[in-house]
Amino acid sequence: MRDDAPYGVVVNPSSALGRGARVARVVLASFQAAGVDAVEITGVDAADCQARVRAACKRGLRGIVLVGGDGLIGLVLQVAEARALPIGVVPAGSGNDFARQFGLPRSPAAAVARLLGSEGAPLSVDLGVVERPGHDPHWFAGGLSIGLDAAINRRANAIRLPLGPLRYHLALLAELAVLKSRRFVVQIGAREHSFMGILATVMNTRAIGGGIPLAPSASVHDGMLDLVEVSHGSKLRVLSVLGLLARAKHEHLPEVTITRVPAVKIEAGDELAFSDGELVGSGPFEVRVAPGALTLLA
Ligand SMILES: Nc1ncnc2c1ncn2[C@@H]1O[C@H](COP(=O)(O)OP(=O)(O)OP(=O)(O)O)[C@@H](O)[C@H]1O
Repeated sequence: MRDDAPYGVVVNPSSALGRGARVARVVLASFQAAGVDAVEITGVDAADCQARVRAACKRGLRGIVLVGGDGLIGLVLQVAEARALPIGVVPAGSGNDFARQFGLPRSPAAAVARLLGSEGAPLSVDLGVVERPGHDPHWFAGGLSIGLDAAINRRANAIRLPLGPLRYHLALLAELAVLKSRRFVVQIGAREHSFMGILATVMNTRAIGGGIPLAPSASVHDGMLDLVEVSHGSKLRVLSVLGLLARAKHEHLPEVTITRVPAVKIEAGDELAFSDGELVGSGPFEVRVAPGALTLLA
């Protein structure tokens, strides 16, 4: 961190179909009002945004402020130079599950005040990393979804309406109609098991899909990830499990296993994984925690 350098305010203009750009104006004005230097960083697309973040980090930044949703957080975490800096988040996406974990204010001015106020004592937060054969390690803040929740994520991303978390709820209903079970092979340390199920998802934070508490007891400070496995049942039973899940009452159901792990390997055939709301690709997935890898201004 360089105290004489400006903050880099990274804006996803397409977050929540345009909210990012509106929120960014308030964020930049709030920095100005606080007498703190800030420069806007925005790209024409995701790859351009990453390149501009990398270049700005090399020029020197005091920290980074992300104005967007979970996808923007995931995007910027892939930039090593950015991960080395203190990072703040101003929620402006559809789901905002990472912001929810820390109770970050929805009001952009309040969010800026909170992150500037935390400069002296930022939080040390765990991240997740997934490695796949032939690919660079992929970092995530929230979770790595494999199975039903990934399918819901893919469908929700395709809904181009400003519906907020409702996008995920509609996608869930559509995916339930075509529900199928998948075979997962899971290896924790030297132990391997397999099961037919609807998901095997690795969570760092508690919620996915705009507040669905998949791993209600997950902590971002324990140096562990929460592996959530849900086995298959009849459609009616899955519906009731999901209903309980939405109210965080699923932890002790026979279909649900939540295991706290430092690392796990998951094979799921050609299932596509999503992390922080964006596509990662197919496995096998070697997932591990990176304890305290993120310095969060919160
Ligand atoms: N110009 C851009 N800059 C950054 N990201 C962009 C840009 N254009 C498109 N994107 C894509 O937008 C994706 C989603 O953005 P973001 O997470 O900010 O909003 P959201 O999807 O509405 O919110 P949430 O992920 O919380 O549901 C990013 O992962 C990124 O791939």
